[in-house]
Amino acid sequence: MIFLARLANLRRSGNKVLGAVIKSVCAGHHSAGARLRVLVDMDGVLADFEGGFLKKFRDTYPEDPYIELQDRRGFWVSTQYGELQPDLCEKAKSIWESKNFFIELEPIPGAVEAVKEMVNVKDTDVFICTSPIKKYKYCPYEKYAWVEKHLGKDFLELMVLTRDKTLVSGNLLIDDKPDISGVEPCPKWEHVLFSACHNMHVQLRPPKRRLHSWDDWKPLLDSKRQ
Ligand SMILES: O=c1ccn([C@@H]2O[C@H](COP(=O)(O)O)[C@@H](O)[C@H]2O)c(=O)[nH]1
Ligand SMILES: [Mg+2]
Repeated sequence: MIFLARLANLRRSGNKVLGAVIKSVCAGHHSAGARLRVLVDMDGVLADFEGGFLKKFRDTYPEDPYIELQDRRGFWVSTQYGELQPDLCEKAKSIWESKNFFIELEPIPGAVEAVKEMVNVKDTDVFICTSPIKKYKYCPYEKYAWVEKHLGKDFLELMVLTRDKTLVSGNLLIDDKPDISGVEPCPKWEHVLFSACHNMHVQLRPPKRRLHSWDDWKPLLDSKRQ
């Protein structure tokens, strides 16, 4: 334990090489024969946050400049919009803080089919692990409503809403955010980066890997069982 705590301190200190080694030591190893627990992110993985945002931004602020999806860089939409023009940071936030933003997001291609199939895979437990925004008037309710609408009532049982995913234990976390951090320095899961417009240009340091699309989820789970 002391060893792990020291490693965590080194990681926090920002040593990149050591950080990569520590991540690989920590990454959710899975013992053969045990159940596999898969945590699936929502925005950018199940629900098309970026596409939904761009459409509503353009409809709401037709006179303002915007960023094409192929030009998106960085996880934070509000940051890139703020760099484009200072007032656009708050305008961007106003979009996902509005009623019906989350419920009206389209599913990412293949996501609904994949997750519906994944829950029936032998020895596999699936949870939907998603971070709500702090302006909570609509977002948490609509995330539940989205899951019920697209996946069905039974999936409500599988929802985990948290702003700190390091606290959730699992073997795999499929998530489009390149850097996931929180109070737990050594999360149980291996984070597999789900490809999205904003992270296409992010170079991953081995052994970190990507899930390019929902077409490839079965080999990913198989690789984790071996
Ligand atoms: O610029 C942005 C972009 C997204 N968000 C919010 O962050 C979370 C992301 O949740 P994940 O579970 O990591 O997918 C989501 O609630 C977005 O609305 C943001 O605050 N600012
Ligand atoms: Mg996400």
